[in-house]
Amino acid sequence: MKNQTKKTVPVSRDSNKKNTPALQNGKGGGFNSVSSSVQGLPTQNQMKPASRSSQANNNGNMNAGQMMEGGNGGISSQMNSFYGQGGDSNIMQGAGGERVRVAMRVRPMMPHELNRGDENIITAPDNQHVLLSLKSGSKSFRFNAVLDDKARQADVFQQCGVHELINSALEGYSATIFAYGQTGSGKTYTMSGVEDKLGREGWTSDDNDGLFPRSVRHMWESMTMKPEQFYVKASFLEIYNEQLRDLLNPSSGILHCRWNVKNGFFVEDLMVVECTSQQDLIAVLHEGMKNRKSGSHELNKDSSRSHSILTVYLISETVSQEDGHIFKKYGKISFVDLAGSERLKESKSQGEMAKETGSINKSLFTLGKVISMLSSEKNPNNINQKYIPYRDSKLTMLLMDSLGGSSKALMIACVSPSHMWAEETISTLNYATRTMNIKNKPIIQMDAKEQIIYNLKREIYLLKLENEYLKEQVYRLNGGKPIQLPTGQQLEQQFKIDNGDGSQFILPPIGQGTSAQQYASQKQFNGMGGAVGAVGGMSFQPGMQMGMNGDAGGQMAGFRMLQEFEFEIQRLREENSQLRYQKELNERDFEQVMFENNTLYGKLENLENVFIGSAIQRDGLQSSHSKLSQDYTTSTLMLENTELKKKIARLEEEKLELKQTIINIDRGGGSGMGPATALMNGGIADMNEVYQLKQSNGELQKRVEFLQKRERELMDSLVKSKQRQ
Ligand SMILES: Nc1ncnc2c1ncn2[C@@H]1O[C@H](COP(=O)(O)OP(=O)(O)OP(=O)(O)O)[C@@H](O)[C@H]1O
Repeated sequence: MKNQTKKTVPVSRDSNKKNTPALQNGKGGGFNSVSSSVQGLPTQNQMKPASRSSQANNNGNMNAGQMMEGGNGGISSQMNSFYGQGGDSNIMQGAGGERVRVAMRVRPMMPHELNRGDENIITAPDNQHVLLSLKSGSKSFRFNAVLDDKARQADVFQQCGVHELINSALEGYSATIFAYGQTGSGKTYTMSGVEDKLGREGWTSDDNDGLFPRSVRHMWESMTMKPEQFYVKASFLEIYNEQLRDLLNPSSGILHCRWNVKNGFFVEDLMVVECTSQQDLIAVLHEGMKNRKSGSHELNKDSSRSHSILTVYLISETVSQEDGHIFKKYGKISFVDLAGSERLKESKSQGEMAKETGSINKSLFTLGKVISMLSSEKNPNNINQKYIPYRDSKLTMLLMDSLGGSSKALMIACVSPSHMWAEETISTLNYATRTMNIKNKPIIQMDAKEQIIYNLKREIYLLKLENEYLKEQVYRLNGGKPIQLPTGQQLEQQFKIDNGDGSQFILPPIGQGTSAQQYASQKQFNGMGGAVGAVGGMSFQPGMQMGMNGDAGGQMAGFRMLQEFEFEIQRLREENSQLRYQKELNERDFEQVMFENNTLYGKLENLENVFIGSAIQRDGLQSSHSKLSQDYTTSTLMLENTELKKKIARLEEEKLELKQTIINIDRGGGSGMGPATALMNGGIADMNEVYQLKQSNGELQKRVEFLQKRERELMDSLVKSKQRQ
């Protein structure tokens, strides 16, 4: 296994049929008699990495007329119909979308909880309601399914409708099941089974089997009843400390999350193995579980320290009776076991484990943000108007399709019944309640070409939202002034796009607007003449015109439409990256001036303390970074900065005058007289005062020197950080 070359992921849409053994109509050993392949990974000829898909040979069944209409409508008109009714591609859409289903499961009290005398605070009056008895009163929640502490694994499979999701995946839909909940609440038990038995020698199937083994069994049984030919593949990854690792090939190190038109977000170089029997899939589960990061802390001795995603790809082929044409569908089902969110104090995690907890909580926090934005009441249609921060964590990037995307989804919220975890339980149930508001638009993944169109449109849509959001941010940070993006050679270099033919396209600043047409003309696009556009790792090549059934005009139009999409995505990407850059610059300017002002305030305080005897009032201005106000812009800070500098200059002058006076006094007032004479002559009446002034002047001098040194250091570090950029 480890020696295999790993090349592919996501699974090849255009699966290499010749190399892929067809499913043996359910043969391959009984599920209960686990073969030797379950103890270790299957042998090489049982599991091979899928081959990289070939995009050039797609012959689709897309309707040329529909495509032409879409193309004529221009990008924005296509955008409008994207989430509305009557989309312009022939991707099959569920009418009006489908909500994410949410089930809640309460695990039984654990022996240590019973020994401690914990109270059970959860009751389930029926199979859709749950009641929490809290100190503050009782609280009721409603979900699609509620499973109390007596529910068996088989009940969970049945009542959560997992078999329906599998049937959908077999029909070509994508489906995701994810378990959410605090540490030790039963997520791994629900998804896979007893954690400390998984991945161990001598594992046997029993009543403790979680959703995955049960799903495999159902999947296999269903496939044997269907007329289609199925190809089954699987991958298993974990997100540990925000890094992606291949659980089937751990030696591959850290993997990267990429986006392309064909697959949306995917994990590059993840191993996808072919599975020709139920045992192969079970072996995938065990091998992955063996390699998964786990740790022991006070709340769970076998705590999963990472988020894991086990995906089964179900590729079906039907041969047309009429013309022998092969229709393919690309269903898949993912089983996501999220890491638990524990309180550091309670779990007594330390060192490396505390760091893990930090990143577990961070990605769950982003997941929470995504869920709450998608489910917000102000946004009843969920994803039509908002920028959703999917890109803020690997987890949300990979779950993008399941939350507000084209996948069917089921969340299982796991909770402990103990009163000790009341706070966590409420938080989990609130999370779950919000998730129920999320609507997806499940689609059957029929053909790579349709998927490409869908992905292109969705990416354009999401980039536009991000673009608006970033513009708003830059505008705010810029004190409401028009956005001026950075210019200059360095930036120009940064925003040059390689046309792939030796020439380069330079993106003009925002506002001057680069239309796809402009881009195309700069790019000197030659129609069918071998032009290759590259976006997100995908190439559009002459052999790949979008299902235009050999009609040259139609092919050209389809090709141009894809080019338009591609240009628009490229343009938005570049514009967003400029905006992100500008946002960072503004934020840094802001911080720098704020820092300088704080230093100046310190200086001023010292000077005024010496001369006036009390520190200055800051006229209500903010004094620390932590108090940054939303409308406190760089320009107001600059003004403040100038004022401060003036004040300091004035005080420095006074300080010099004073110094001169003291020198004069020392020299006898410049009249040749000694200090005593000068005093006697009424220059300064009190020797003590002179002494004190001299002393404070010395201190002042030291402070100013110190501040000047700090300023120099600051300048140096700023110069260095600018050079590093
Ligand atoms: N419904 C249940 N019936 C019996 N035992 C259960 C049940 N749910 C959980 N357990 C047991 O409780 C313990 C913790 O469960 P599990 O490891 O699944 O929690 P988890 O939510 O995955 O935790 P973490 O996030 O820390 O990995 C395990 O010993 C598991 O076998």
